[in-house]
Amino acid sequence: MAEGIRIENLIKTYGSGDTAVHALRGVNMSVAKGEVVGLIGPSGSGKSTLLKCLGAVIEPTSGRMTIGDSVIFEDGWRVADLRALRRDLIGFIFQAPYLIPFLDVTDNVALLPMLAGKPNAEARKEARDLLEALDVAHRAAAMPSQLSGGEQQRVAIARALVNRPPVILADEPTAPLDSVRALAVVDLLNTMARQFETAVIVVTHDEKIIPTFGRVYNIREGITIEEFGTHASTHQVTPG
Ligand SMILES: Nc1ncnc2c1ncn2[C@@H]1O[C@H](COP(=O)(O)OP(=O)(O)OP(=O)(O)O)[C@@H](O)[C@H]1O
Repeated sequence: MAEGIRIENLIKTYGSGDTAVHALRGVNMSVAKGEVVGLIGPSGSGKSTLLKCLGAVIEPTSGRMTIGDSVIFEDGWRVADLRALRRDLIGFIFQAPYLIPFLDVTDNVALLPMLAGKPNAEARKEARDLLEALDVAHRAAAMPSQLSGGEQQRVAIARALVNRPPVILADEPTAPLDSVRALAVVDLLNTMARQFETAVIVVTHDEKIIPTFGRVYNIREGITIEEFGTHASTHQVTPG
């Protein structure tokens, strides 16, 4: 499979001198287009820091990141407009759906392309097509407060996909959901990843879904260890 995102020797140090925190100490990771991988690790291991670097929310100290064939970071950002990078190349899914309460479901999904300058009718058509693909089109005219938790998360996934980003970062997307709904969200992420050739990284503590990943990156004290298959759910690494 073609490459979606690659991270090489990524380092992030907060502060400097005696008080420096070495949050990422040389992370290597690659996710193919159409692949969904898990990112797990104990509290304080560096998951959020890695996600923020990948999402161009904070600047890594050094290393290299590529999305497809484009180098986006190599010892400094290689793109001038980080807002456009986040808007066009990366979709975000969070633990809570964070839908806008005063917009209906269609407009929640259509908002991003509208803000990017797409004509409203076209953006709404794209939103409705995605809602269809995510099996929530029958709620297209509803307000977010009228949806179940699982439906809200589907709308949040539609919103993350609407600009067809090559990369999706999902931060604990199943935490508030029961087993059945959590597994349904992972199934959906897998289907969408394949359909739209998106590389998906799911940060999770959720034991219900960890065994479903073909590959997991386990981060320990700022270093990732790659694990495969069901191994991922049982493998124990002694903290260094
Ligand atoms: N802005 C910051 N300034 C200084 N140190 C930070 C900052 N943000 C995080 N850290 C430190 O970097 C290390 C990694 O933190 P990070 O938040 O990435 O871990 P995490 O794996 O996401 O943890 P959790 O699962 O508890 O959210 C920790 O030692 C943390 O205290």
